Amino acid sequence: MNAVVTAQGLVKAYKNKRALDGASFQIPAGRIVGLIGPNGAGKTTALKAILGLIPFEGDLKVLGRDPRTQRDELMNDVCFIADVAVLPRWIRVREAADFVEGVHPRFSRERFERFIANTQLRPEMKVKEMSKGMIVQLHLALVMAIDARLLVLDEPTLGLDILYRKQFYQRLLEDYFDEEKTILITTHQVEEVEHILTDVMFIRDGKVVLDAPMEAVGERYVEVLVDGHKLEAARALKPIDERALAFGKTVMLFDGVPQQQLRELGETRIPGLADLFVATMKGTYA
Ligand SMILES: Nc1ncnc2c1ncn2[C@@H]1O[C@H](COP(=O)(O)OP(=O)(O)OP(=O)(O)O)[C@@H](O)[C@H]1O
Repeated sequence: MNAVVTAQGLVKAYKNKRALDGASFQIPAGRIVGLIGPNGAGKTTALKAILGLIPFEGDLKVLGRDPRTQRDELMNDVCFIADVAVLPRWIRVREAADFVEGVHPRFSRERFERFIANTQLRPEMKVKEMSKGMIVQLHLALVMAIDARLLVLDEPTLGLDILYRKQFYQRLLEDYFDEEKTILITTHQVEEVEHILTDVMFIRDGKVVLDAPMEAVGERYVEVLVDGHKLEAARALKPIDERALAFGKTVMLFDGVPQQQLRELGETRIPGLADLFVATMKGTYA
C-alpha cells in the first residue's frame, strides 16, 4: 500500500500524562481522513508528531520520511493550516500571498490569483475590512494554491458560522482534492465533515480506537429503531449503545451483527458519525 502516513506505537509523554499512548494507524494516498476525538484525546499531539514539531517515541513515516530527522524535506510536500481565524487583522490580501510564497516552495501565485479572481477579494484589501466569509475565501485561496501532497487541517473552521464552514469543506473537495492529494482533518464538528471523509479515525486517551474507510463503517455498524416488543431480543444481541427516543421508541447501535438478523428487530440504517463517536467514547466499548 502506498501509505502517506504510517504510525506504529507512537508515544508522547508530558510529565505524568501520555498524550499519545501507543497510537498506530496508516493513511493511504488520495484519502480524506477525519481524526476525531474528545478534548485532550491526543489529536493535536498526533498532528504535531506528523509535522515533526515535537519529539516522540515509536515509528513514524510521513511520505517515506521520518519527521524527526527529515522535517525540512518533508515540509516541501506538506501544508499545515490551523484555525482560519488566525490571519492577522492588519494583513492585506497581497501581503498574505507574499508571506506564503516566501515560506512555501510549492505555493503558486498564479493559482492563488485565479482563485481570488472569482471572489470579492482585492489585492489591497485588509483582513480587518473583510467579512468572515471573505476571510474564509482568502484562507482557502492560500491553501489551495499550495501543491502539497499532504494537507493537515487542525480545527480549520473554528469560529465560523455554519454556512461558511460548509462552504470551506465544499470548496476544498471541489477545487483542491484529487487522488494524488491526502487531507487529514481534526475537528469536533463531525456532522459537517462526515460527507466529505473517505476514512475515519477515532482517538481516545492517546490510542486509535477505530480506523476505517467510511464504507466499512456503514457495513460494520448498524442503527436499529427497535420495535417496542422486541427490546429484550435486541438487547440479547449486545448493542454497543442504546438511547430512548420520544413516543417510547428506542434506537440501538450494533457492531458487526449480521444485517439480516437486525432487520427483524425494526427499521435499520447507517449511523451518523456523531452517534457512533458518542457510543465509542462512552468508555465501556473500544
Ligand atoms: N505541552 C504540553 N504540556 C503538557 N501536557 C500537554 C501538552 N500538550 C498537550 N498536553 C496534554 O496531552 C493531552 C493531549 O492533548 P492534545 O492537545 O493532543 O489533545 P486534543 O485531542 O488535540 O484536544 P482538544 O480537542 O482539546 O484540542 C492532554 O491531556 C493535554 O493536556
